[in-house]
Order: sequence, then structure tokens, then C-alpha cells
Amino acid sequence: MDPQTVIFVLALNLMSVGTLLALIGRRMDQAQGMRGYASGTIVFGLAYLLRLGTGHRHTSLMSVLPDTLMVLATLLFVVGLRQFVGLSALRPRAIAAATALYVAVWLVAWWGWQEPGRHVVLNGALAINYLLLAAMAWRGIRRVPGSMSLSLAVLSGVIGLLGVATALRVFLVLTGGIAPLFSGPTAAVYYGYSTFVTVVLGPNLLWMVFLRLNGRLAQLATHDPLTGLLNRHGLDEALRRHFAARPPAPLVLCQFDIDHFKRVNDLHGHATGDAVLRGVADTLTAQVRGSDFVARLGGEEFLVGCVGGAEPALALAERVRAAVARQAHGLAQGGVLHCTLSAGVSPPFSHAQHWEAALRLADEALYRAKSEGRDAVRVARAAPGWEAAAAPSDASAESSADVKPAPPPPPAAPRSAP
Ligand SMILES: Nc1nc2c(ncn2[C@@H]2O[C@H](COP(=O)(O)OP(=O)(O)OP(=O)(O)O)[C@@H](O)[C@H]2O)c(=O)[nH]1
Repeated sequence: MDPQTVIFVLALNLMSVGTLLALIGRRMDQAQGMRGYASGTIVFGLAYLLRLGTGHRHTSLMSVLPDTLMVLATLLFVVGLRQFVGLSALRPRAIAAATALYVAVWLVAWWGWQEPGRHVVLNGALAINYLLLAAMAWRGIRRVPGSMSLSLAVLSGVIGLLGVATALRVFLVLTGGIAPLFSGPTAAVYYGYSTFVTVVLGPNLLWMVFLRLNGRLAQLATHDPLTGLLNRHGLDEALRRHFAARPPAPLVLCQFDIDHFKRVNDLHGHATGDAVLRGVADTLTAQVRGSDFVARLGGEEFLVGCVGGAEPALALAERVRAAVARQAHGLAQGGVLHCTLSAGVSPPFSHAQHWEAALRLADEALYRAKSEGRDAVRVARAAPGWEAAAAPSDASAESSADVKPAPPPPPAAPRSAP
């Protein structure tokens, strides 16, 4: 295949990958950097097509167009990658300024030095941007989930090498003119490698986007969107992982329920209620240890799986109760709101099949805390050997949940202060 055909095929490849990225990007939020990737890929493809039109080897003033598009494309990749790995976004004004500066330097070089000038400026700018991209991808490895590290490492390595090869081309022009850029073994290796990069990077980008989307779906399936805590499905997964260890450490369930939460909604509105739920979730997360797990069971009910014995679990429940009682929730209309919560603590258990019975015991203790005045922690009263008697469909475990006393009329409402 002659070089013109190769460039044409590469341009088509880039434009189709770019269009695919743009379509995917329409279904993702902007923060994923998809616009940068998509526009960078399409602009690169356009630059290749324009190169076919303006001539690859011979400089004319028109060459400024494909050269500028190429540099702009690498800048757009920088924008996309920064967003993808969670670094602050580049301002469009900064990109426009960098592109304008490039055009000015290119024109001066072309005016004073014709072809060699053009190639020094183009390769110099591309080398800087490639090395910048490689460094950013490398930095990003620590900022993304482990499943994505390999793709970012590949991106960093492949682009980094291209950056070094492109910088060498500047050196070649400065020492031997432009001839070695187009013929001889150095040129063959460079064009072969840049074709490889163009072909490999599209699928690599798509794979990274797939991993990101997959991660987001998994997050949505296992986490509560309001508080970011585990939902029931996520709790099941956490329990399964905990009991997969051999032997599993004993687990204690601490169930928490905000007191008179309905009144928060009724008096201050649903948005304030949501903010209180988020605030309490943050307090819970701040109090637990790394090995514990926190879930929102629904409404204003939370559950902590506390790894270890009964004493640390009780201490944790008490710590959470005190911290929530101290917590001030700001109100949109000014002033703050204070809430309390009640907690029930299950006995420790070491087998997965006992967790539902343990949850019923924690629930029963929680109802006692509510009926005995709220803003309190109560430990479940479990008969010795309850674990042996409990099974998922065990009647004795059912009956312990059935003896819940009816909650008495509520005493004090949540206090709000101006
Ligand atoms: N703002 C907000 N409210 C919710 C959400 N989920 C459930 N609720 C509300 O939580 C309230 C729960 O009220 P109840 O179950 O009566 O409990 P309570 O008022 O806390 O009373 P006690 O538990 O007996 O202290 C209801 O008003 C629900 O509408 C939510 O996601 N956001």
C-alpha cells in the first residue's frame, strides 16, 4: 500500500473511533472527558485528510492547517485525559491561546526557514504534548481503579515513546536537514511506529471507557445514590465477601434509625431531610473503621457491619449516637437543626446464615431504644445458643422479631435553632 492510502485509511479509522467516542460521550456526564477524546480523535483524522490535500512533504502556507489541527488534537487529548483521571479541567481559553501561539511560531518559522522550520516547530510541539500526555497518564494510574491501571500504563508507555521519537526528529532536522525525516531506516521506523500508535490507541481508549462505564454501573447497583453508602445489594456483597474469609472474624450488626425523621421532612421540607440523611451518613462513615461496612437500608435506617466483638461494636454505636446528637445541620433559610438517632446492637455471629437472625435481634434492640426514650443504644437480648437455633427460615428467629413492642408516642421533636 502506498503512503497516501495508509494515511487515508488511518484518517478514516480515527474519524470512526472519534464518532463512536462522541456517541458514547453523549450518554456520559461531561466530567468523563469524553468530549476531549472524541474531538481530539476526529480532529486528528481531519488533520490526516488535510495532509493528503496540502502535500505531506512540501511546505506551503496551507500546511499550517493540518499541522495546527494535529497540535490542537493532542491538546484536546490532554483535556480529555485530565478529566478522565479526575484532574482539574483545562480552560478553553488556555487551549485557544496555546493554539494561536503555535500558529504564530509556525508562521515565523516558515517565513524564515521554510520546510526545516515547519518540521522543527511541528515535531517540537507534538513531542511536548505527547510527553505531557504520557506523564499525565502515568500520574493518573494512582487516581483510577486498579482495573484501569494497565490501560493507562499502556497509553503512557506508547505515547511516551512516540514523544521521544518525535523529539528525535527535531534533532534530525537540526543536524541533517529534512531528508532523514522521509527516507532511510529512521523514517521507516518512525512511520511504522506512529501507524501502530494510531491503530492501537483507539481500542485502548474504548476499553478504558468501557471499564469506566462498567465501574459506574457496578457502583449504581451496589450503592445508594443519595448517601453513597452501600444499598441492600451492596450489603449482601459485603457480607458475602466477609464470610468468604476462612475463618471469618465475628461480625456485629449495629442498626441505626434517625429519631422523628418524618418531622424533619414535615417541618423543613424533603430537601432538608435529604441533607440530614447525607450528613448522618458522613458521620457514620467517619466513625467506622476500614474493615467495617456501612449501608443505608432505606428511609432513615442505616446498618453498620462491625468486624470484631460485642464491646467495640457497642462503643462504635455509642460514638455514632453521640456524634449525631452533636451534629448541626445547616438550614437553607438560616439556623441549624439537631437530630438524634437510636441504635440496636446484635450479638456477635460468625456464620453467613445467621445474619438475618442477627438483623432481627438488632432491630428488636433498636425498637427498645426507641420505646425507652430514643437517642439511646440498646444491645440485643439473645438467648445463649441463639446461633444454633437460628437459620434463614427458622421459626424461633421469626418469633424474636414478632415480639417488638409498639413504639410509644414520640417525645421531643428534632430541635431546630435559629
Ligand atoms: N427526605 C427524605 N425522606 C425520606 C427518605 N426515605 C424515607 N423518608 C421519610 O422518612 C420518614 C420516616 O418516618 P417514620 O418511619 O414515621 O419514622 P420517624 O418519623 O423517624 O419516627 P421514629 O423512627 O419512630 O423515631 C418518612 O416521612 C419518609 O417519607 C428519603 O430518601 N429522603
